[in-house]
Amino acid sequence: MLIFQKIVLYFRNYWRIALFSIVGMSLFEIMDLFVPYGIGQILNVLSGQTLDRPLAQLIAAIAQLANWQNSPSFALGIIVGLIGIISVGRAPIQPWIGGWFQWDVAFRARREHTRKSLEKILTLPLEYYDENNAGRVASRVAKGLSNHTWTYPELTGQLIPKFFRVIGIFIVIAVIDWRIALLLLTFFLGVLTYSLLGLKQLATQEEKLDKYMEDTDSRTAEIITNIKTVKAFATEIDELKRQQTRIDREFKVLDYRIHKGYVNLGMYERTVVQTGTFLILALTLWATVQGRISLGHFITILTISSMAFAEVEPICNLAEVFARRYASMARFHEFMDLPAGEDAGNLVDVDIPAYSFTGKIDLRNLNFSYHQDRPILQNINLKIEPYQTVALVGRSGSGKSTLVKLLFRYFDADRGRIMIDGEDIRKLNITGYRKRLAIVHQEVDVFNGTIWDNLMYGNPGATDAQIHAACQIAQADEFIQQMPKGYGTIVGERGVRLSGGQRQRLGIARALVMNPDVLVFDEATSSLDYESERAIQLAMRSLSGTRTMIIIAHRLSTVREADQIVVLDQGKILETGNHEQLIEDGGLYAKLHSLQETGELIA
Ligand SMILES: Nc1ncnc2c1ncn2[C@@H]1O[C@H](COP(=O)(O)OP(=O)(O)OP(=O)(O)O)[C@@H](O)[C@H]1O
Repeated sequence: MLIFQKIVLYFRNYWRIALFSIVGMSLFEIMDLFVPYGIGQILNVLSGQTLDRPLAQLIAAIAQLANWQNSPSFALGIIVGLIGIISVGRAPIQPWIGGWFQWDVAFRARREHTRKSLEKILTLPLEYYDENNAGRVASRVAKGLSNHTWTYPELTGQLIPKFFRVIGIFIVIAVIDWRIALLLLTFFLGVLTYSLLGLKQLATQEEKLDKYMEDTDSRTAEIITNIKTVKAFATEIDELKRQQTRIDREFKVLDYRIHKGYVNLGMYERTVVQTGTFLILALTLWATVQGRISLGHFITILTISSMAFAEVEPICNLAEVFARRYASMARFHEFMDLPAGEDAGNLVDVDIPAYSFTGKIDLRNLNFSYHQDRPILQNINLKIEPYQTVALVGRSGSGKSTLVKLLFRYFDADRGRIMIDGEDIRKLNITGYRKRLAIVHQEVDVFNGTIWDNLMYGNPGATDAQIHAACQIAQADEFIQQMPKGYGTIVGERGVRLSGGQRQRLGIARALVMNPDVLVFDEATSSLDYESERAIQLAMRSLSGTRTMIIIAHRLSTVREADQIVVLDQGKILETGNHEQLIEDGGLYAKLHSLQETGELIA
């Protein structure tokens, strides 16, 4: 019920237009009933029977007003005229009150919630993306949005007006003969209740199917992302087999449970509706033969009762479609209700402080774990002076990247704190703070677009000179000039048209364009050959002393010139000092150094 409420509230910003169009459409549906009623009354006039009193009084009043003789022909003219006004007169108005507003509301809500879902995507914590891949998230959001969009016009333009039409039908029949109305009501409510209960059960199956489909989509997206690995390991057959199992599982639920369930439901619905129609015919005929109702009423009741039964199927169909969509709409709301991460940045460009740091960083008694039972960083105490270059080294999995993640506030420490220029980073505005930091990862994320767009990504206001200078330092200028369209070359999604080394150089240049106060290299030159790496190091010497730099590297050559080398082991700082000191100390660094012939710190 809570989810249903959320589905209704999804459209709350447009409630005025919604109310107007729902009332309008419902009135049209009720007015429609005048046509069979009028035909019944025409039959009464033609067969010499009396008109219903309210109609007879109306016709008499019109005759008096128009100073016309109230003859049967005059009555016929008025009734036909009224039928004409109702059926023809409303034709040009109905599409605007119905079709236009229903879709208008649906599209407006779509625009609003597409933005909101994007905001959610941008603010969810990184842990969420560790557990849910892009395919799963995208599928959930896209399905949720489109199902809400499709459901709205069906619900407000059809289901609700039809409901009012059915109420109108009962009232008309009840005024003529309450026994027939009671019979109709019994059958109608019986079939509707049965159908809705059946649909509720089917909705559970739909929910199951939705989850299964999300799993399949998610794996398919993974296959696409990792297609090179799939091909390289020749695992096409395994992937197909695995997906086939999932597809078969979906088929079973879809065909044997859901589809069969709907057919079964349809069978009972149809049988009950036909029985009801037949019984009403018999009862109405009996009442007419007994003289309890007129010939006109006989026709009116038969026509409008079959109109009521005719609505059972569309109402159930709409409810069925709603049930089918309900699960994915519910999952969309579950997604939208997820709390934003502690690390969520600003979404509006106001009140973001423009910080400027010297780059003095103080890690105080830092402790962190991804999962409670497994500490990753323990009692980390480290002081980084302004403009210092600090290298983090240690075995794989020792916590180097995690330390940087804490610095960027992707996660917050469990205990201890990180100070920058004497301020706790948790107290700073996260967007303003991150704008003064830049990081180059081992795997550089590249957006589809030109190289120039990618270089400007973090600093859209950068000048051409800044960009060219950054590319010179990162040794990216040369390869970019050689590309078919130079800086205007499109790099393809995730930068597939660039080599690993080129992506890294682009990443370094992009970070430099930001002119950050703290620059972090997380294995940023690992894809480069020794010569290119050395060239970048030399070029980057010009940066040394201009800002704080944190370098994570496995290659000794990259770290030996650092002012301070921090050796991490199993989440703890084992030793700190410069290259010479650490060699002299003869600790882990010295041991690793002795294995350096290959240039690798970690053997
Ligand atoms: N998102 C995560 N969820 C759970 N555990 C994680 C996550 N990221 C890293 N870990 C774990 O934390 C530990 C430290 O990882 P981290 O990436 O910080 O190491 P690292 O020293 O940078 O390693 P490498 O040199 O291989 O990059 C590892 O044991 C890793 O399995």
